[in-house]
Amino acid sequence: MFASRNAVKLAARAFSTSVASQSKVAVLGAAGGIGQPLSLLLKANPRVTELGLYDIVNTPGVAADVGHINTLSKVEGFTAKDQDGLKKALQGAELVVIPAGVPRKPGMTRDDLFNTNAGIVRDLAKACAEHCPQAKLLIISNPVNSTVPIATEVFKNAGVYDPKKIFGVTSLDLVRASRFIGDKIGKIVDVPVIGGHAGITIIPLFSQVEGLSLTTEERDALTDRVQFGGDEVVKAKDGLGSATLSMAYAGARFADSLLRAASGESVLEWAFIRTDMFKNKGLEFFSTYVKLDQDGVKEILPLPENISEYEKHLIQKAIPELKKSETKGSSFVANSQ
Ligand SMILES: NC(=O)c1ccc[n+]([C@@H]2O[C@H](COP(=O)([O-])OP(=O)(O)OC[C@H]3O[C@@H](n4cnc5c(N)ncnc54)[C@H](O)[C@@H]3O)[C@@H](O)[C@H]2O)c1
Ligand SMILES: O=C(O)C[C@H](O)C(=O)O
Repeated sequence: MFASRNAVKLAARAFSTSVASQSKVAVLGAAGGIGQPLSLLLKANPRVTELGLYDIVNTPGVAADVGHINTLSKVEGFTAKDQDGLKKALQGAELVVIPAGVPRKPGMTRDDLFNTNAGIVRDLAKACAEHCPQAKLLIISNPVNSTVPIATEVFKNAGVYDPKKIFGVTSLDLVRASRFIGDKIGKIVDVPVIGGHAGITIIPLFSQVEGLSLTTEERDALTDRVQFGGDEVVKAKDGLGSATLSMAYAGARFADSLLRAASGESVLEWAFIRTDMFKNKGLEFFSTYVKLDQDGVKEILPLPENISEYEKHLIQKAIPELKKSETKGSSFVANSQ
């Protein structure tokens, strides 16, 4: 009893404590492997004043369960069976986090999820554009390199698109890079990760970690581990899905960054967003360093000047791959009008 009370306090303390006025967060896919622990972490965050949980099934149980955690936020859970359930979950939301959709099984790429998840994200984005067009969208559903362009096209078609407010969540790549380097240097430091969220499009910038010295073999092995860290979990889960707990942690951390920015703090983050950075290559989306404010992206910061030749080469390799996924996402919306 004492231990569990302390656990909630500790979870709440993991987030900074000054609270913004009203911050409703909606989670779409809230009963899933990511959705449940993410809802738990959001409930423990004192910045969240209301949680709107939505899933096609099982959300009332999740809402009743996290609703007993003794932070003051209100929790409501809706399913597809509830009249206007999705609308009720979304109305008034400051943030909408979307982990709805199927996860990978061993042998699959993230792109293999496209056929199922593209339609799910398109339809949920349509509902967001209708019921909470001002909310910031945090897209977790894979393939992120395509689902962010999908949500973007939906918002454009609805006439409510604001590039400052749609994010692909790549925080798990940053968490992994930091963890894997932590094993080597014995302390936790931030490692920037840019590009996208699939295989070779994931580009950790180890050159930016002060004082870190890696042999070529170490650098290659660590880069590969970050790029294919998701596969490590898929393999270990052996058919039962992909990363859920570490993703919930990473997603809650990113949501907290946006909530802190909404309450006036100056916050720096890395996220997959609309940018002109590689406009000359025809690429619209890239995960990079951003300054956040209450409206979402305040400023897109340039890539560090001193990134290594190796990292520049990784970027060049990633661009055509990113472009393919981006076109696949936006064409999907154009072709399903
Ligand atoms: N961005 C990342 O770093 C990252 C990390 C891990 C997983 N993912 C992705 O997140 C997604 C979810 O993974 P998971 O392990 O939680 O899967 P899961 O199957 O455990 O949960 C998905 C949930 O989505 C729900 N759902 C399906 N269609 C829906 C709809 N139309 N509306 C609302 N809810 C709906 C399901 O009922 C289920 O509860 C997958 O696509 C996975 O690849 C992304
Ligand atoms: O690997 C996956 O399919 C899930 C997620 O994108 C991850 O990086 O863990």
